[in-house]
Amino acid sequence: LHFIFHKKTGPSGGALPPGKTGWPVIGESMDFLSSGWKGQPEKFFFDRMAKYSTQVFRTSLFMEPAAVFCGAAGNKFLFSNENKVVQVWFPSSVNKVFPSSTQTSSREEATKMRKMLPNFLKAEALQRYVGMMDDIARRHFASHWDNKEEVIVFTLAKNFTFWLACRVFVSVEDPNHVNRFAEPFNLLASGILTVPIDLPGTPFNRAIKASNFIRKELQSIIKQRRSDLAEGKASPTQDILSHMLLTSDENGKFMNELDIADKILGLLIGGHDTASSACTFIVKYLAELPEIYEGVYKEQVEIAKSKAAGEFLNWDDIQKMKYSWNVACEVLRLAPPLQGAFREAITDFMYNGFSIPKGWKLYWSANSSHKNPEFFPEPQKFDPSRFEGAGPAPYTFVPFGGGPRMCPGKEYARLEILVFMHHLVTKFKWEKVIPDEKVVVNPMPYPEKGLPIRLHPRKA
Ligand code: HEM
Repeated sequence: LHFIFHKKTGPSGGALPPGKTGWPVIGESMDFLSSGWKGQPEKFFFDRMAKYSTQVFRTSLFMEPAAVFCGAAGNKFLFSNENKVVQVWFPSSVNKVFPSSTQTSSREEATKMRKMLPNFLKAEALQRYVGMMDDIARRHFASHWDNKEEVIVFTLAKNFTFWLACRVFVSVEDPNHVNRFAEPFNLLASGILTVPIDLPGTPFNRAIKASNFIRKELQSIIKQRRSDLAEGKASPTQDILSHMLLTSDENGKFMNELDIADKILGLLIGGHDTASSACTFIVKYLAELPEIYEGVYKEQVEIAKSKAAGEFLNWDDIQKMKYSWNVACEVLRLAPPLQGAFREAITDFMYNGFSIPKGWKLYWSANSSHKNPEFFPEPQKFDPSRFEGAGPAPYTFVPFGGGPRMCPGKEYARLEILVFMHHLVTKFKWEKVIPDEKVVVNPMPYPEKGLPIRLHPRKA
């Protein structure tokens, strides 16, 4: 045991990065997770950066030896060495929640998904979704915000982004249908990145059950679509589901229903929880910073005034929302929905004078650059002007990751967030019900009580 946990030299002969590997088996996973639960996800990283190295430190996470690569240099190294010295890696909890990924691997599944997505998620393709997003936003605000004195923002933001994802990815728009699997999605999302103990009552166990339930629902949607396509009742280009059903791989093989269900499941998770966290923190910061709210309001009301009654937002309107997007970016800097992600070393290599052994898991952390005064002076200060002009230096602002694995949903997320902001500020002013509500990160950041706010409708 002493040899395994206290070995200091790597295979390339150099010293292993400084750090400690914590408890046998669970390593430092609990410290890593609990700094998020306590609302200080950056603490795990900054404590160790101060103690060991600002560049790279050693730890042990999710039962694996790991190194955390810090700051812009760490991000740059991991993002630009994809498939050369590192490749994507998911903790075993992720593999177990997605059964088709255990037949191949979540890495291969992610690669297949990656190839398929640009057709749908590139800017040109997304232009046609702006009106649809606006339509869903109108209906969402009409049924959940209008005529309400108080609302719980996080619940509503999830409702909006989930409804939208169901509409855009699988053409499901009936709110009752959408609501049936909204709660299982919450259970799934909060159990994916946990210690994988599959016993009744554990978050991991609940996530597996939820994923089985959702998969069944999705399979029945897929079956229905297959027959609708055969009978000409559905369009081959109507959404990502039709595309998945009709596209074969290079060997002419089509995906089976379970495979498609898992891909859609991944998209629905990736595509709604992240954006709902972002929308929630936008509401929080705008409540706390009236002058920022006024700036966003001014921009959005100009756009609203330029529209005919009932006319939907379009791509050109989105391009005018420059200040609003800078505000959203500052929110993504301070409260990144994804804290970072793992890679795996596919070969032994040296980094910054330290030896990294093949097989080690490597982690990049958004906060290690976002909250670092070296890259963002007065990092806790909310300042959207950081994004004016050329914006932050390369590899310092990474809410969507970077390199070949950069989030393919970035543009989609930008659209849905801006459409949400448009309706929010043109309709309401608001204040927080709990002035100093705690923030929790599990695995996305959210205010502990969901951010209750009091609404004050704006005069038209
Ligand atoms: C504010 C919203 C979002 C944030 C902050 C975000 C963040 C990220 C980050 C950081 C990664 C890269 C992880 C890595 O380095 O391995 C990623 C990957 C991914 N994101 Fe997003 N995302 C958002 C919205 C979306 C949306 C709306 C979709 C789908 C429409 C989406 C789909 C994906 C997928 C499929 C991947 C995996 C890509 C791969 O494995 O190559 N994301 N996202």
